Amino acid sequence: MDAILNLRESSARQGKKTVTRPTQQEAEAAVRTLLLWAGDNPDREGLLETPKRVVKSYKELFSGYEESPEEVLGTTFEEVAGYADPVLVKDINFHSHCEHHMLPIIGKAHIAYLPAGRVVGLSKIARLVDIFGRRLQTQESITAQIADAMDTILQPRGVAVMIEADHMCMAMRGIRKQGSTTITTTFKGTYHEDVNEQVRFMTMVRHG
Ligand SMILES: Nc1nc2c(ncn2[C@@H]2O[C@H](COP(=O)(O)OP(=O)(O)OP(=O)(O)O)[C@@H](O)[C@H]2O)c(=O)[nH]1
Ligand SMILES: [Zn+2]
Repeated sequence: MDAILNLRESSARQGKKTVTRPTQQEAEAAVRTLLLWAGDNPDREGLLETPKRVVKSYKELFSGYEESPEEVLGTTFEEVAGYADPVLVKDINFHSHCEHHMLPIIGKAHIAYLPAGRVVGLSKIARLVDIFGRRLQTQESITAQIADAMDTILQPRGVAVMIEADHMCMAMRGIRKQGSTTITTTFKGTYHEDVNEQVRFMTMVRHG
């Protein structure tokens, strides 16, 4: 139960329940200010509709604040054949934005769990990645949030999450290093306790 509360609190901290949204007009005015800050003229023809487009695209890019992991993972079904080995969904492509620079994080998630009687629809695991991806994130927090949600809501015997991602804030600006990849992992339950399960997870991720 504590874990469920923590999950809700972390959603609230991410702005889900606590922030007051500006009006669309105010958001568009903020984009206009950034266009001026970039050194361009927001009144030239090509930029006239840009504030409106940016605000609309933010609705989509950050739609994860409106969505609930509990709802997505809420529907499970009984595994009648008694399958209790790992279920791994790998190479789930996702986009997110770093909370430091609001620049894209582009990567892949690999998510495994050890069912305890009930299984979840595979697409729901990919949907979970998008819910957390469509928020402002660090790679560490998106990894931990996916693992916490799987663990708390599904209550499996174990969960393993690996994320491999490129950070545009490191490629396009600042240190300007293209091609570096960051890898993060979180293990829960049996995966946390048993190194052999971690090795099996890594082997399945790398070699199918
Ligand atoms: N740990 C972690 N760091 C991240 C992530 N995304 C971006 N960062 C880092 O966040 C740090 C922010 O550092 P600051 O010194 O506050 O900001 P900055 O001056 O823009 O830093 P530089 O990127 O080094 O120019 C940078 O080192 C980024 O590389 C992430 O997902 N996880
Ligand atoms: Zn960044």
